[in-house]
This record gives sequence, C-alpha cells and structure tokens, in this order.
Amino acid sequence: MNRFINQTKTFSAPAKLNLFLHIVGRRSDGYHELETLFQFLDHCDTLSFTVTASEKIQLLTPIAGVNDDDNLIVKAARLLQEKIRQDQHSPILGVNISIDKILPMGGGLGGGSSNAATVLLALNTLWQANYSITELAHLGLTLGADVPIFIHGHAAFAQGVGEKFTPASPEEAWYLVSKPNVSISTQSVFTSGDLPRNTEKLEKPDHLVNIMNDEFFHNDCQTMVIKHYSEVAKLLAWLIEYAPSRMTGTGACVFSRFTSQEQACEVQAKLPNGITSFVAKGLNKSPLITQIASL
Ligand SMILES: C[C@](O)(CO)[C@H](O)COP(=O)(O)OP(=O)(O)OC[C@H]1O[C@@H](n2ccc(N)nc2=O)[C@H](O)[C@@H]1O
Ligand SMILES: Nc1ncnc2c1ncn2[C@@H]1O[C@H](COP(=O)(O)OP(=O)(O)OP(=O)(O)O)[C@@H](O)[C@H]1O
Repeated sequence: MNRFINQTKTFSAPAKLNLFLHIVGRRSDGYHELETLFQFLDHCDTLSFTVTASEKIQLLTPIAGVNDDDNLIVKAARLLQEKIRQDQHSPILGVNISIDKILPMGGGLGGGSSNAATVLLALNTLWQANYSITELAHLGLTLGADVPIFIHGHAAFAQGVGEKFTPASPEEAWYLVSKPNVSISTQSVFTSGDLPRNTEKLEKPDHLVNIMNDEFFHNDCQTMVIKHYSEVAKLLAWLIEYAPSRMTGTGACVFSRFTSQEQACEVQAKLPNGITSFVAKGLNKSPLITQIASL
C-alpha cells in the first residue's frame, strides 16, 4: 500500500539563470551544443500533489494560454506514469496537481522545464517508482533541454545541449531580473541566421571566475536578440549603467548582479515603466532537492 495516497505534498519549482551561454557548435539534428553556467534563484512556482488511487492525472489549476495536453506539468506526469506502466508491476496511481505560477513564461528562466522536473522528482517519490536521478534526467530531456538541470539540482557548468554537468559553485549574488514587454520563442532564436555558433570551448570549468567579464563570458544569443528586439536593447543599455547585466537563455529576461538585496531593490524601484521585475538570490542548491529528501 502506498503511504502517500490521499496526502497532499507541496514542492518548489525554482527559476534558473544562464550566467553565461556560449554556443560552441551545432549537431546534425539541428540542436546547438552549448557551454553554460546554470544557477538557481530563490524565486519559485509552487506545485501541490495529491496522490489518488485512480489512474487519472488532473491539473486543477490550468495555466492561461497553455492547453493541458501541451502543459509540461501534465506531459511530465503522463510520461512517468507510462514508464511505470511499462517497467513495473505495481498498481498505477493517479494525481491531482495544482500550481501557483509566479515565474514569467517564455522569459529564459526555464519555468516550464522546472515545473516538469518538479513533477518527475515529486511523483517518482510519491508514486514510489524509485527511478534514479540519472534515469529521471534522461526521461526529462525528452521534454526539454532545460529539464535535466532542475533534476540534477546543483548549480553546474553544462555542456552538450545542456545535459552534461560539472557541479560548480558560483557566488550566490543578488539579482534583479527584469522582463521587457516582449515574448521571444527559443526556436526562433536558435534558427536565426544571425546567431554566432563557434565560440571557443572552455572545456574545463576550473577557471569560472569573474563571470560577468564580457571579454571571456557572454550570452551568444544576446547580440542577435538586441538586434531584433529594441525593447531588450533599451533595457540592457539602461541596466548596465547600474550593474553588470546580461540576458538569460534565449531571453527576453535580463539579470543584473548585486552584492546585496538592498542595492538590487534600489535599482528595481527606478526601472522604466512597463518592465516587470523581481529581486532574488542566486542558489547553488535547488530548494526542491532538500524538500524531496525530507519526505
Ligand atoms: C536556451 C536554454 O534555455 C539554455 O538553458 C535551453 O537550451 C533551451 O531549453 P528548452 O527551452 O528546454 O528548449 P527545448 O524545448 O528543448 O527546445 C526548443 C527549441 O530550441 C532549439 N534548441 C534548444 C536547445 C539547444 N541546445 N539547441 C537548440 O537548437 C530547438 O530548435 C528546439 O526545438
Ligand atoms: N508548465 C508550464 N509553464 C510554463 N510554460 C509552459 C508550461 N507548459 C508548457 N509551457 C509552454 O512553454 C513555453 C516556454 O515556457 P518557459 O516558461 O519554460 O520558457 P522559458 O523560461 O523561456 O524557457 P527556456 O529558458 O527553457 O527557454 C511557454 O510559452 C508555454 O507555451
């Protein structure tokens, strides 16, 4: 008998930053080979799970603009349930999931991927499926290139399409994360003819110091995005006057780095109208990992 049936458990799905993002090649399937430094933020969606004895997977709080069938929360739960059906002889359980969504969508913060990772890690325990982190990361990669880092749960220098990790411990600075009023699709950035794709490999992550020094570390998507989206160009030009600032992922969010929360909040208060923002601390350990371990 599963001890979690009819119980409700709550877990975080943190945002991530790509502190830098170098494109070092392109694979024959079109996917880009990256070298990136991932760190988490203490700014999270919150997901609650109630395990049920029926096989039904239900999202009780649909996300506006995302069909349930396309929602990475539902897709991750179905994927894990299907794997259990194939691999195991135990009874198939269901779940009711609800989410308090605060992460901006399509901003380069990996919110959808983080939601998927939280579902895989939470249900692996709550359904008592007992897959390893490696197996879950492998499963998660089929949902999105950013899912494995959230399952891994530690800040890391990542290679491949972002799924080969070397744990790293960048300074846990304070960040002002700002989102210009524009939506940028990841696919449109990666298919752009303007994108540089031949940054020299760092190979070894043992000299990741002074990562905001643009001479050595940058986001290869940023120049192309600035060229096509004046909102991002204007915002970055404004922020750079106050603090080292860079785009995360394929945008449109940009992060500015500060040594204290107060400094970050001071600049946030001056942001131009129309820019949504939040202040958060960088975390090298995802809060999700601690929550899963305490079950
Ligand atoms: C930009 C990053 O956020 C950096 O962390 C990720 O690489 C993107 O991860 P993601 O949003 O989970 O992306 P996916 O959903 O896997 O892919 C979206 C699209 O982006 C392109 N894509 C994605 C990742 C990658 N390394 N190379 C690519 O070319 C592919 O065309 C793909 O169809
Ligand atoms: N649970 C979910 N939360 C957010 N977006 C979702 C979810 N499920 C599916 N999506 C779809 O995924 C798209 C990208 O959302 P997400 O918030 O992950 O973007 P992102 O932060 O730019 O990700 P990345 O950094 O991986 O490019 C959304 O526009 C939405 O259509």
